[in-house]
Amino acid sequence: MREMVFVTGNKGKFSEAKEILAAKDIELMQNKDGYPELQEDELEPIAAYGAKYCAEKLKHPVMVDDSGLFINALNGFPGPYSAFVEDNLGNQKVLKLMEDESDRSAVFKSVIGYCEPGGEPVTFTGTVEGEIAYEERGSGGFGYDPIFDYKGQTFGELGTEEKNKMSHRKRALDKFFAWLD
Ligand SMILES: O=c1nc[nH]c2c1ncn2[C@H]1C[C@H](O)[C@@H](COP(=O)(O)OP(=O)(O)OP(=O)(O)O)O1
Ligand SMILES: [Mg+2]
Repeated sequence: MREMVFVTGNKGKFSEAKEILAAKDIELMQNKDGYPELQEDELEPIAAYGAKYCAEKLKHPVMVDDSGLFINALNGFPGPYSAFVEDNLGNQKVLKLMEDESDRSAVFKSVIGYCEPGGEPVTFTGTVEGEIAYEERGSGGFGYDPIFDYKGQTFGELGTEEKNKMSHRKRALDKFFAWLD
């Protein structure tokens, strides 16, 4: 049994990762301290910096997850600004921005950052391709899940178990396990 601290204020991310990691005999503990927000347009450096910062501060192996939704018709928006946009605009306004767009394609991306005290951070990236729905569907999940359509169902319509089979987070965590072994 391996233990690590997942530094995140996001309950949805935490419960998904906890479930995925339990199958690998990794005990995950949530810490909501947070870390200084880097202003970057890529998720990888943000995750690397956060993992390193928190590992030194907590003196414990740490995992973070920096993620976002990249909509192709909007040139990748909201991307690294996903959390800001979710808090300040919300799904309805994103749908409004997409009103006249026929290209609905979008990518969810998750970057897992991991670091041990005194060590260098490593990152693992997972993506899943889908389409922006025309309206919110489903009450499961969190964040952009109700507007992200994957093969005809939104992530809000899938249960956590189904989402955890192929989500961006699952794919990033699978790369992380392969590296840990
Ligand atoms: O599977 C997902 N299903 C729906 N929405 C998602 C997902 N994955 C990321 N997202 C959204 C949530 C947030 O608006 C942004 C990530 O922002 P991000 O800064 O990484 O997370 P956060 O501020 O919610 O938590 P924290 O930084 O404490 O880990 O993308
Ligand atoms: Mg955040």
